[in-house]
Amino acid sequence: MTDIETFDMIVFGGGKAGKTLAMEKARAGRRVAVVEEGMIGGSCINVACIPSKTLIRSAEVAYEARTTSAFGTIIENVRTDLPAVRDRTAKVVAEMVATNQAGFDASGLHLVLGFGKFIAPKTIEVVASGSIRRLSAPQIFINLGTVATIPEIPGLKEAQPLTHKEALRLGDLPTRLLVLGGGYIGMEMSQAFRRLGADVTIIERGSRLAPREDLDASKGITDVLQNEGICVALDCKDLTVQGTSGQRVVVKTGDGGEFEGSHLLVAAGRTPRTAGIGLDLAGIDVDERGFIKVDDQLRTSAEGVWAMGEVAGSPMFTHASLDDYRVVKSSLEEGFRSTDGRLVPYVVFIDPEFARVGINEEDAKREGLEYRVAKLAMDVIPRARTMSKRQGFMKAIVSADTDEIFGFSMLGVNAGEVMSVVQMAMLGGLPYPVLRDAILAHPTISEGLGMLFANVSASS
Ligand SMILES: Cc1cc2nc3c(=O)[nH]c(=O)nc-3n(C[C@H](O)[C@H](O)[C@H](O)COP(=O)(O)OP(=O)(O)OC[C@H]3O[C@@H](n4cnc5c(N)ncnc54)[C@H](O)[C@@H]3O)c2cc1C
Ligand SMILES: NC(=O)c1ccc[n+]([C@@H]2O[C@H](COP(=O)([O-])OP(=O)(O)OC[C@H]3O[C@@H](n4cnc5c(N)ncnc54)[C@H](O)[C@@H]3O)[C@@H](O)[C@H]2O)c1
Repeated sequence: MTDIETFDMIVFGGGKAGKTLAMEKARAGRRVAVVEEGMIGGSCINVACIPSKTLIRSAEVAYEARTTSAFGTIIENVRTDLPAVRDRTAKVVAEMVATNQAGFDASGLHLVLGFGKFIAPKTIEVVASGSIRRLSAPQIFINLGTVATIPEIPGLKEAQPLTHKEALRLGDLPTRLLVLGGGYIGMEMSQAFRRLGADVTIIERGSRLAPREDLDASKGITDVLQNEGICVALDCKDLTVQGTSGQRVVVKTGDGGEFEGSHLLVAAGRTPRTAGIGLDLAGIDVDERGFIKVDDQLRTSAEGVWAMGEVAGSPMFTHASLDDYRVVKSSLEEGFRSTDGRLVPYVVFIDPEFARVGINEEDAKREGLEYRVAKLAMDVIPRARTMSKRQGFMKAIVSADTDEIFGFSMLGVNAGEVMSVVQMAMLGGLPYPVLRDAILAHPTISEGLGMLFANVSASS
């Protein structure tokens, strides 16, 4: 019988929230174990945000190199060296993994590498290359993340499709890439691979891309992708798949559509990593989709057990997982921070970027709010003209009678950075005229905010 090692706390899964909490508590002198299957630093730096944004930057350089003549520079014979793209991505990832490892070591936490599962309340068994360790602690923090969902489509599993993990490590460029799902991953990866030289088709079951956004944003994003030659196929239902990704693969729709590609990438949402890990033995409830049920301070149904990040149903962003760490820390210290009503911004890293904070116009209508809307085409912003980045718009939703900013969306160059300016104003409770009347440096993209908020109609 393996002895049970005891700790003050166990972080089960080393995602953003978990590793941050673990390092902090270990530095404070507590005996902390982190159970991690193998990704030092979690999925963001290993297989998600960081490698995808590195790939996207390589693709952007390739695109710019091919479009320099518009700027008066002639470059001939531009070609992509995909192994070099892959190696750059791997190097950025390796550096971040090393930084995380150094942080773990310096904090004094105990990293237990291997696949973990509950075998009893507050007790986790970790299996790695034949060895078994059993760990127990009065406090457990679950941060196990999600994996790519492979939908139940006839022939899909057999086709051995790529997920983001494999796609980010390809050494050969797919000649014809089919992308199943036109969400965040689908949109970002489609544009990146298109710019690196692949023919790309997005196969989306919904009636539009970015369905949570206003129709103008959704349409603008679709135009951006289509203008670069990406085929966007919407309303694709009752799919069947034939062939093998990496050789030849065919996706058929129920209404007779047919798409042929060399590779198939699945980006159709996420599945929480909660199956087969003994949550029932530990008294931890999950919902019908397998996400761990939590309250607004991320406590699970088991006393002394919290869940954080994607596995707890939090918004699927690294910054949301980081905020979950703050919520749990507050919960431990009997504070009041909660997940209720928090402002979670996001950026879709297509070019130009799409960013949003707060509500959009369709949300305002759905919630029955009285609101005013202001919109500004990127084309009128002087900096956008100097950069030849004229695509897109800014859009603000403002209360009809209090000047409160309800939300901001932007499709345009530097949208993520500009959105953060509005977010700060919203967090500070600033009425919109403060942004309208601020002295904003010329010529910056943020200068457009003054013009945007000048377009808000007088209150009724
Ligand atoms: C392609 C892609 C691009 C993305 N881009 C962005 C972006 O630009 N910006 C953004 O904010 N978000 C982005 N995201 C989302 C972001 O990666 C996640 O929201 C973020 O990493 C937070 O994850 P987490 O903290 O829930 O857990 P994770 O970081 O997923 O960590 C969970 C950890 O648990 C470990 N684990 C799981 N099961 C076990 C087990 N049984 N035993 C031991 N260990 C286990 C895993 O190995 C993993 O390290 C992207 C996601 C993808 C897939
Ligand atoms: N820039 C970022 O912050 C960023 C980037 C990538 C991923 N992420 C996070 O990762 C999460 C997962 O990304 P994702 O793109 O996998 O999911 P998603 O939920 O964003 O999009 C999935 C898409 O696949 C479609 N779909 C689902 N099943 C399908 C089927 N059978 N056939 C055709 N289409 C189908 C859905 O309609 C949807 O449009 C996102 O929700 C996001 O929070 C964030």
